[in-house]
Amino acid sequence: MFTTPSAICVAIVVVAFLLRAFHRRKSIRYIRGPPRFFSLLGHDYLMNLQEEVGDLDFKWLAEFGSTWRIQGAFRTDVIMTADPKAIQHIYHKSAYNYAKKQSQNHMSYILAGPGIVWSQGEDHQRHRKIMNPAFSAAHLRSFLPLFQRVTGKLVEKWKAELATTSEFESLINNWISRAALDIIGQAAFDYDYGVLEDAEQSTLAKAYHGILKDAEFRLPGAMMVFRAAWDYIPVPVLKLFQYLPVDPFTRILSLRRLYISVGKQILREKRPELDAEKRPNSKDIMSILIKANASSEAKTRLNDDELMAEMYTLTLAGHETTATTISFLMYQLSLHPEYQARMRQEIREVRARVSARTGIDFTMEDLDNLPLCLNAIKETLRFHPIVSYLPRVATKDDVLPLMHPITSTTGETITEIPISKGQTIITSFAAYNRLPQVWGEDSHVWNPDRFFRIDVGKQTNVGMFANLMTFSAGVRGCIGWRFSIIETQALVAELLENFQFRLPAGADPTADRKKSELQCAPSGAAMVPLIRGKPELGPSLRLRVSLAPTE
Ligand code: HEM
Repeated sequence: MFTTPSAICVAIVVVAFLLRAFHRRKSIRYIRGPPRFFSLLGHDYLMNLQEEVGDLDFKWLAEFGSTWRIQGAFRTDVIMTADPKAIQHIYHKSAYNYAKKQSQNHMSYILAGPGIVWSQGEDHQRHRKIMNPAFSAAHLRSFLPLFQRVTGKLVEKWKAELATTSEFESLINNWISRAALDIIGQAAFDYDYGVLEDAEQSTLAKAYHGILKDAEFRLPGAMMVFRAAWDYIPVPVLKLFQYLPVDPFTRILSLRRLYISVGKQILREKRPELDAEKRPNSKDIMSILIKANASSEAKTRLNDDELMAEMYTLTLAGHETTATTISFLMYQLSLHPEYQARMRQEIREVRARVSARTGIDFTMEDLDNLPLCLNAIKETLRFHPIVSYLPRVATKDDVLPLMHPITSTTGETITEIPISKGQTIITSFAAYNRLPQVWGEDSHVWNPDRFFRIDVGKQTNVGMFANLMTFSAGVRGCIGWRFSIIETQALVAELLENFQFRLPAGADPTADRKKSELQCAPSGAAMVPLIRGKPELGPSLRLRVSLAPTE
């Protein structure tokens, strides 16, 4: 299938090895790590083949401490860390001095174009400055009625299913994903995908799902080598690759073109009205963004291609991430029915107070007054980080401080690591989120009550929410984290108040996770729920849904 890329690949591999010979860095071989692995891709190959995301991270964490060395593509030495001080240094203190890898970043360009995710350094600051106003806490809270309206539709759909049966079994991730897509369309650019009503209705939705399937999922080895080689190719040449007449590039390009044509139409419709201040109350993210853009200095403005890339990026970044997290939460509640019952009780108590004041919907304050629900959301984000790791490359020589010293290959204690320009450091979000020193000795157990005993304010400050790394951190941390949390709070309260979730028929809740139906599979750096042994079905998380028991 990848004959042209394979041929290019061979040439690139040769060049990559030659280039590496000229770019010798300080050796980091004194850092302990897993034995060398005979593959052009090094341990990247093994990480892509993990049965469950984090299997290797947790093994290496237990064996070497919170920082270790692995072998990257083309026999490079890569540092992998889950150390809080190292993470704080890379993501907070060094700002843009640890940049994205070219290969990783270029995939963002192919998928979404010249938007915020692809931009780097000062250019990224420009994108972020224009986008920030749309992500203020106050503005995001104004989306609550939208979140509740769409969730209400989902509740009606499930109640209709339950009119003729006491329970149904379903891929609930598909349902929640449809609700989340409708939400992001309306919140981001006032566009109704309408997929909750009809999954096949929207051309954009179909285009979007097609692209996602092509992005990362279980790439063949040749394609992985081809991608890894992108780190060694000049960017102008890389940009031409998207025009290669082979799949998946042709598919991605044609789908992106379709998206751009719809995006242009949305921009055309929005701009004259906003410029003329005819719709001063437009609240969607694009409207706020267009206004911020118009009122900023000419040199910091985003052009139309960049605006359209943001529109598409918001759909890509803000939909499946939240939907999958909510699905994992429902899965954990099916494994922990007693916690599910406690949450429902808590929701019903607040509902009683809402009814007493003759209200209909929960307010933001009501939702913030559900500590059991909030803790379950935090614990699920900790346990199932949708992005499980991120690589960064040092743009200059540096010294990486460690909070938890490690032991070198010769038995010395290491408290800091000299870093050469060009050194790749992978942060394992999965491993950081399970560090026993931060989360307790039971860090490998899903237990939301830990957030009652842990004071995250006393921890080394790293993550954006609950000090987790799930939304990354610092100047490039997730801009939509608060959007996602409010959306999750709204959905979880409505769904649990109305429905009960259970494991699929025949599933044993006490069985070893590795033998259960749900596989948390790696797809690049992302975590995807699959039905074990059936990857061809794509992202799937099956549960039983029935009406919630009355009090
Ligand atoms: C559970 C839900 C979510 C998770 C786990 C998540 C995770 C992340 C992570 C790890 C990054 C950093 C990626 C990198 O540096 O390469 C990121 C960036 C980003 N996220 Fe999220 N995200 C979520 C929801 C959202 C939502 C709802 C939106 C929008 C409404 C959003 C928009 C973005 C954008 C635009 C970026 C790029 C930020 C930048 O480069 O400055 N995300 N997200």
